[in-house]
Amino acid sequence: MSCKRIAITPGEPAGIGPELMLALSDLDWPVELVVLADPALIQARAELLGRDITLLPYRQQAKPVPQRAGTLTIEPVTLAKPAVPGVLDEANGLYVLETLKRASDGNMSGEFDAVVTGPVNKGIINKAGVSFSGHTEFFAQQANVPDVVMLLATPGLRVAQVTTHIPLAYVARAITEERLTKITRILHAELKSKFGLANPRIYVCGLNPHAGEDGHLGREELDIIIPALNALREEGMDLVGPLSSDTVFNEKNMKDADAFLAMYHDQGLPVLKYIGFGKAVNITLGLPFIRTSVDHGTALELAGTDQIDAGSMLCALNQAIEMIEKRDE
Ligand SMILES: NC(=O)c1ccc[n+]([C@@H]2O[C@H](COP(=O)([O-])OP(=O)(O)OC[C@H]3O[C@@H](n4cnc5c(N)ncnc54)[C@H](O)[C@@H]3O)[C@@H](O)[C@H]2O)c1
Ligand SMILES: N[C@H](C(=O)O)[C@H](O)COP(=O)(O)O
Repeated sequence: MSCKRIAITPGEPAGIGPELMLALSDLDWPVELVVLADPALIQARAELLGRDITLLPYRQQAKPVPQRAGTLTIEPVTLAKPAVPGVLDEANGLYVLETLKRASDGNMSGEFDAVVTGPVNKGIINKAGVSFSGHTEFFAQQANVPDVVMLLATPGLRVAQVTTHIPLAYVARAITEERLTKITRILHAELKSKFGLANPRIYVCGLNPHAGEDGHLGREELDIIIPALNALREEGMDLVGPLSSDTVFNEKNMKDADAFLAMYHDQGLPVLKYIGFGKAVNITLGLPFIRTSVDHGTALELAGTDQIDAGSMLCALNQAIEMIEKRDE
């Protein structure tokens, strides 16, 4: 395989993202890592932590070369203000978005083979005046794709969500037969294409306590979820459920399932993060390019302390490399 080029966005400049970049630079990589960031930010964090780093200028026209330990290739994006570790500043909200836009443009044009994202603070981007609910939705919008799926994966468990970053009060209304059908189709197709599972088995959570208890604790299972799943079973999908989400994540089911489909963000992710925090990857399915990310947030209180676990960032990059290899088979 020829050397590939992966865009990396460190995310919130006041968070642990710059440190995650330094952790990447500790290793040799078989791909070129193009970090979309302010070089002064990476240098300042390296100096704060007493680390040596060589920043190489990104040359788009040159052939990608494997990234050597001790280096990072940088495409400069300029901060509005120098970032103070641990202190959010809305002046830099648009900077974060600019790095994401550069990554998505470069992936759409074929300049990059994937994007791996560090953690952003959604609130500060909104404070900067731009409505932003997450990378998942942002990249979908940039790629002009109506539906994408947020999948988090750690060894032994994959959890996808029917809804992503919306208030809990809107969730029930957002669970429609149409949405559930689209999301399940994307998940099923990409478990096959991206993970090599010939006939993936998906366990589906109910929305209500005890999956609605025959309609006595909510009717969404009877009126929406069961009819949608039955129609998808007619297409040949191996779907189990809807099952009560308080007990669905048991050892036996985890061994049997290729993925779980949760109805909302905080239904399945606490289980996954309990089992796999620090070694899980967030993958966006349904995009026309490969995007992986860390399983954690900006951890502002740890920024600049050199006390972080970079495991998830390493997993996210390795997952992107694997997905490129699978794509090119
Ligand atoms: N991928 C992303 O962009 C992403 C993911 C999750 C949360 N967030 C954002 O991050 C912000 C903070 O969210 P939060 O506090 O809920 O989650 P968080 O993941 O930032 O922190 C949760 C806990 O985990 C610890 N932690 C997180 N990452 C760590 C690491 N790499 N090493 C060691 N400890 C780590 C933190 O110190 C904290 O105790 C929010 O604005 C949220 O939206 C972004
Ligand atoms: N839902 C993610 C998580 O809990 O880890 C996180 O909020 C990041 O989502 P995006 O990748 O859409 O920003």
